[in-house]
Amino acid sequence: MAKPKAPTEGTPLCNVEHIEFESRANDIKAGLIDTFLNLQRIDTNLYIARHLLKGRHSYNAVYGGQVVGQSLAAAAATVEDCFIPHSLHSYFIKTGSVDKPILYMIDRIRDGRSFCTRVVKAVQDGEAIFSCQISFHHKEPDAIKHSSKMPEVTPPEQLLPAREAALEVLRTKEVDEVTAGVIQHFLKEIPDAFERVFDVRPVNPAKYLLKEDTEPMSMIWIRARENLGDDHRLHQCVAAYLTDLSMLTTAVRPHIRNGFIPSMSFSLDHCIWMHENEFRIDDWMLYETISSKAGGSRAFIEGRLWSRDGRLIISTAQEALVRAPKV
Ligand SMILES: CCCCCCCCCCCCCCCC(=O)SCCNC(=O)CCNC(=O)[C@H](O)C(C)(C)COP(=O)(O)OP(=O)(O)OC[C@H]1O[C@@H](n2cnc3c(N)ncnc32)[C@H](O)[C@@H]1OP(=O)(O)O
Repeated sequence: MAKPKAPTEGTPLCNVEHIEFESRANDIKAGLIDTFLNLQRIDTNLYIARHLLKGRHSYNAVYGGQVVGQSLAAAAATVEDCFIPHSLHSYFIKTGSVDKPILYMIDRIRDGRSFCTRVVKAVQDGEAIFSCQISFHHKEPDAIKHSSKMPEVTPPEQLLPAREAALEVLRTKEVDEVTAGVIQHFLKEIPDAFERVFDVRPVNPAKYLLKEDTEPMSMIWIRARENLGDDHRLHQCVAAYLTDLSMLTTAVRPHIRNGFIPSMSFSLDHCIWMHENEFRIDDWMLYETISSKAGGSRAFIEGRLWSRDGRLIISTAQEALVRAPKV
């Protein structure tokens, strides 16, 4: 594993200079390094992040995956290089604002010989917005070994980026009014910065874009648009960041087709198991998500992130809050 870069030493706390991936503008790799690896060290076990990406264009709420990725980066900065992250369990406690920096407070719960455990609390205005426990493992040889098989799907080169696929559906296919309205709303909601940095290609655009009746499941190819270099930590943080992307929508999408518009929807908790640590998020990865249960205003979603060469890299699980308008 590449040696972690030392976090930069203190600059003023309250000066939010950069929003979204605008730091070192137009340089995707530098923007992602600033977002995830260049957290500023304020004190021992205390880091601050200023690069905050909106989840949805019309809200100032911080995207959940960003807090997950930055917590991972902050925790990783407190363990020896030989320890690699293997699991993360988290709760989204309060909506974060993109207009303020986030403080990451690390509790070094235990340093074992094989495993290290960290608790991370993310704070804005003195209040916890997110809390997680992350475990790191010293690499060990295989004892038992098996793996599920990656689904056989259309390769990304034969698919359109999500926005183009959506415009194509709107332009050339027969789309009912509700579906067209939802697609247009969705297109407006994707933050510009996100599209500059990542290429997302739905495997089945007609289902992804609600054109066809659909199960609560989704498959997207995804990658960073530029070479991100060889520091595995950056690839891990960016992958963790992306795992929150399509879980909530996987659960909600089939119901939207039937006329349901949520009045409130948020990720509530998020779990990641990183089975392998050597992969590239600037090469295509397949993110497969499925929701096996929804009820009581909560939906449960599981995900699998595959490398292009068919390795199961990450498994995820999440509960999301999905509320209907009050009557
Ligand atoms: C085509 C191309 C594709 C390409 C593709 C690109 C995708 C481009 C990125 C997308 C990305 C998306 C995916 C983001 C997914 C996350 O990122 S979500 C963000 C992370 N999660 C969060 O921030 C959640 C944080 N947690 C919380 O905010 C709190 O824990 C909770 C969940 C609100 C619960 O707190 P609580 O204090 O118990 O709150 P509660 O009493 O339930 O009331 C909260 C409010 O709900 C209101 N409420 C209650 N019932 C209802 C109801 N039925 N309806 C409405 N409001 C209600 C209450 O009145 C109350 O309002 P206020 O009084 O505060 O004004």
